[in-house]
Amino acid sequence: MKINILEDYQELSQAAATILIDRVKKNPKSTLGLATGGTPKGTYQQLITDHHQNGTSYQHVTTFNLDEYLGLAGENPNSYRYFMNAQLFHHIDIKIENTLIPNGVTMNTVEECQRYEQLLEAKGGVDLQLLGIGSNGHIGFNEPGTSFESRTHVVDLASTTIKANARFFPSIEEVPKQAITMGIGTIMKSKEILLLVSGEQKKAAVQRLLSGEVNEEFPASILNQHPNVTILMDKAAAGQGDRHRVLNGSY
Ligand SMILES: N[C@@H]1[C@@H](O)[C@H](O)[C@@H](COP(=O)(O)O)O[C@@H]1O
Repeated sequence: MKINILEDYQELSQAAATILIDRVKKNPKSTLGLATGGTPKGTYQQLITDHHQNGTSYQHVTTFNLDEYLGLAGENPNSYRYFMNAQLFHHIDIKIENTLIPNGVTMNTVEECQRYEQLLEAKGGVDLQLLGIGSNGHIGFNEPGTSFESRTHVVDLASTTIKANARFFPSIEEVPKQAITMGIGTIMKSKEILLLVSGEQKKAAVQRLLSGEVNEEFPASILNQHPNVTILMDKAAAGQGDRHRVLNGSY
């Protein structure tokens, strides 16, 4: 894994955007895997600024989001479809029909999961997957204990995840209890992975990830076995005292 420690959230967002823009410029027909949550918001802002200032085009780009809450339609401000439209898609020149997100209000979740996997396969998989990490090591919405072989599936959200995500909802009661997420096996098929980690509250998760342990109880640990992962973290996530131990570069 390549590890890059940035000064702060602003620099982390800039570094992530620079990588995404580079890949899109090299391959304008890129398939990008995108994430939600607080962490990638700054990256999306940088992509928008660059689009306006430098004209980087997403006309031929396809995107697949990691996950969506079950029961929330795209018009619901708390759905991940709404988040992505508001934070990125409506501000760049991507064709909205090329932005794929699981349908949270499907009548048939089994079919929806299969459809999503088939769409991914038809596109030849994700070229670059952007990832965040939950404090319990979840990636997408794959909670501890999820099989490393899993494909797009329905998950019951961990109570810690519900609590953590309640900050985006009017009240904790309104946080959905289930979601559709790409599986860990699906994520691992991406050709390249860019993991963003920001803030002191993620420090323990970073340390566990970098311990090299690979264990289904800590979903992100599988990234240790992916051949092309870059982790961008800010100093707060890296831990003040860790700066001498975890240096920029490979390990
Ligand atoms: N499903 C998302 C994840 O994809 C995200 O990585 C995680 C961390 O979110 P944040 O970046 O807000 O800490 O939260 C959510 O549960």
